Amino acid sequence: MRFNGVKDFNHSQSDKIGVLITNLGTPDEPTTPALRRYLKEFLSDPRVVEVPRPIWWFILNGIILNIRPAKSAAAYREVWTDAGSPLLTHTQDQCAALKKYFGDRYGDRVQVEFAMRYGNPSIASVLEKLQASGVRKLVVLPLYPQYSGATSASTFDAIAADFTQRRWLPDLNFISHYPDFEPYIAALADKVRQFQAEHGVPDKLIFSYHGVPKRYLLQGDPYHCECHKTSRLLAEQLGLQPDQYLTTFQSRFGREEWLKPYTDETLKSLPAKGVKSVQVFCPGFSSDCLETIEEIGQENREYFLESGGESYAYIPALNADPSHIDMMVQLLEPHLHNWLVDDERDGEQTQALAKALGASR
Ligand SMILES: C=CC1=C(C)c2cc3[nH]c(cc4nc(cc5[nH]c(cc1n2)c(C)c5CCC(=O)O)C(CCC(=O)O)=C4C)c(C)c3C=C
Ligand SMILES: [Fe+2]
Ligand SMILES: [Fe+2]
Repeated sequence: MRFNGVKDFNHSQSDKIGVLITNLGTPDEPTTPALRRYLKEFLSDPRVVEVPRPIWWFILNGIILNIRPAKSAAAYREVWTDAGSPLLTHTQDQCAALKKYFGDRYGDRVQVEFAMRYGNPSIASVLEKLQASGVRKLVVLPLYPQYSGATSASTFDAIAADFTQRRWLPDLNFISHYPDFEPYIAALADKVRQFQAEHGVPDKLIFSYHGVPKRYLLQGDPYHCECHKTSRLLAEQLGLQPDQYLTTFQSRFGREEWLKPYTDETLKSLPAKGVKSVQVFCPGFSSDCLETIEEIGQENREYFLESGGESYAYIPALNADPSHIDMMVQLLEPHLHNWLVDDERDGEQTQALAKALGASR
């Protein structure tokens, strides 16, 4: 068979609507072999590393996959909990909360699942599960608020690649970004306010986003602008003056120039400029993960304090906070609403047709 179909398809099964949230993905366990597997899949994605394939193949397989997995596994062990990788457990919690909300409201007409772009559960396996449960209309929400080819488009690639193998495609809505969505900004602002109500206001608030190579910006990737847009709107909601906050970029990988200013260099330089207390918040990360807990929570704390800083705090991500779930619901529900209305109209038409046919017999 050339295309994958639905075996033993039940023709009287009612159509369902699928909600799929996705995130980057994480290794299965914090070990060197699991990291090698995960990094190989992740770093082989041409959306992530835009280097000519033959050159990159040698760098990746000859150098990176021999050195990085052990180092990364040690870092992951620092953040791993009894329940697993924080990125996975937060995403599971987000999915459970959305299942509860949509289940209470729409019953089994709406099926909610999560998938990971790299690692497990894979996008292909979850799309298979959704189709088998009768999903014919699908809304996908990658939990990357700011669009980048490296993340949002890469997620779309994985869905499209699966669809090239599939006989029966669903209607598809893909939410490619939401950097200025009002409920998102409001949820971020509430998180900062709540944190500061408990811990006080610092000299400087740092909004740190995952970086990408500067080359991607120069080639038209809107990520950099969208990060600045989120920061500006968040600062407005918080009533901050321009000198009270900074936007920086973290998690550099490789030797080329990435988006600047770099979070680590900024934190090292601030104490000499009289900034003795900072709070760091990462609006682009929907869930706490290695890059926030270890890199921002631990590594960058040391840089700041060793450089003469006195007080450093990391403000956690939105994770499965009710305000974050509510924000996702507000992003998703308009899509579902249109389809639910369509379904009802279809149902009424079918009933009317059946009635008319019955009357004419
Ligand atoms: C060229 C490399 C990378 C690009 C480009 C990149 C973009 C990018 N990544 C995220 C979100 C996350 N990245 C995470 C980990 C991570 N990122 C890279 C490299 C690039 N990311 C690596 C090699 C790793 C693995 C960790 C390591 O070995 O240091 C994570 C955390 C995953 C976890 O399991 O906790 C997230 C989240 C975004 C949003 C982004 C571009 C916009
Ligand atoms: Fe990354
Ligand atoms: Fe990192």
